[in-house]
Amino acid sequence: MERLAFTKMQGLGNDFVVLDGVTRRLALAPEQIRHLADRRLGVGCDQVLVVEPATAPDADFRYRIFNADGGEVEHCGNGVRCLARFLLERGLTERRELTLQTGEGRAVVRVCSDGPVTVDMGPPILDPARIPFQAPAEATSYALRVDGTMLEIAAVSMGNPHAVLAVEDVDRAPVAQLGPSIESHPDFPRRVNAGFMQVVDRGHIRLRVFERGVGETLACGTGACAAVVAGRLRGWLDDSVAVDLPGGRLVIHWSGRGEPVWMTGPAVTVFDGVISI
Ligand SMILES: N[C@H](CCC[C@H](N)C(=O)O)C(=O)O
Repeated sequence: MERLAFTKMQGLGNDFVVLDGVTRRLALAPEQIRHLADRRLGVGCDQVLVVEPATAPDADFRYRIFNADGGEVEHCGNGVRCLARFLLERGLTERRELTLQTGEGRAVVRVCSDGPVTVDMGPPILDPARIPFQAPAEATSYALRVDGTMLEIAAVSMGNPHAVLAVEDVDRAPVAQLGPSIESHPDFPRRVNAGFMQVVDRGHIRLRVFERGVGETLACGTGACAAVVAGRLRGWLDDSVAVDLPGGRLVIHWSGRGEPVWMTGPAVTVFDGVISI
């Protein structure tokens, strides 16, 4: 057993155990990630985030994301905001604007002095082969058979895969019933996050997300980006959209194909701790 220092953080209730892999290299096994994420036996979180020295010349730091099920994934929007604040508060940087490298992607994060954090999340990926999603060609919506029912979804990657379903009322959306079946649908070979989006007007949506590897969370940053991209491509939304999730509001801006998606929202440090693992 070793003693591991961590910081508990959250972005609109999407919560994280954040680890400093810069001062000392960390190599955690999936069962150790699951233990950290366990809300009774460990610390409890939706994702474990590890920040490390960058390996790419254009990045300041690299970060790795692990879902509560122990699986490593490509991106985390709420998490990248929390990481930028973590780096500043731990004295690992003095810069308020940072380029964070994640998988193949980059996020440029700006920590505002009065609280909110803005992120250039990069452009969405719409090519099915890169999402990845099994479809003959790119489209603004796809028919997907789930539990014997044909659903109309959008498929968008922000580095991580998202299926977005439009619903009349998110409060009555079948998140628990359909979320697991969409998450593990065979047409998404790496599984998928399932977003349930209610369009309120052209500048406002409500959203719930059944996250890959976690289940329903209070907020999903990449899910909010993917939902706005999906809605804008369908002609339902303008460039700037307020996204109300169960945990609170994100503001997303996307001016169209090839352009980056911008996300603004909070990042909160809850407590520091040490756990034997
Ligand atoms: N569950 C996601 C990772 C975390 C995304 C979410 N917490 C966010 O804020 O973007 C996935 O498997 O792709």
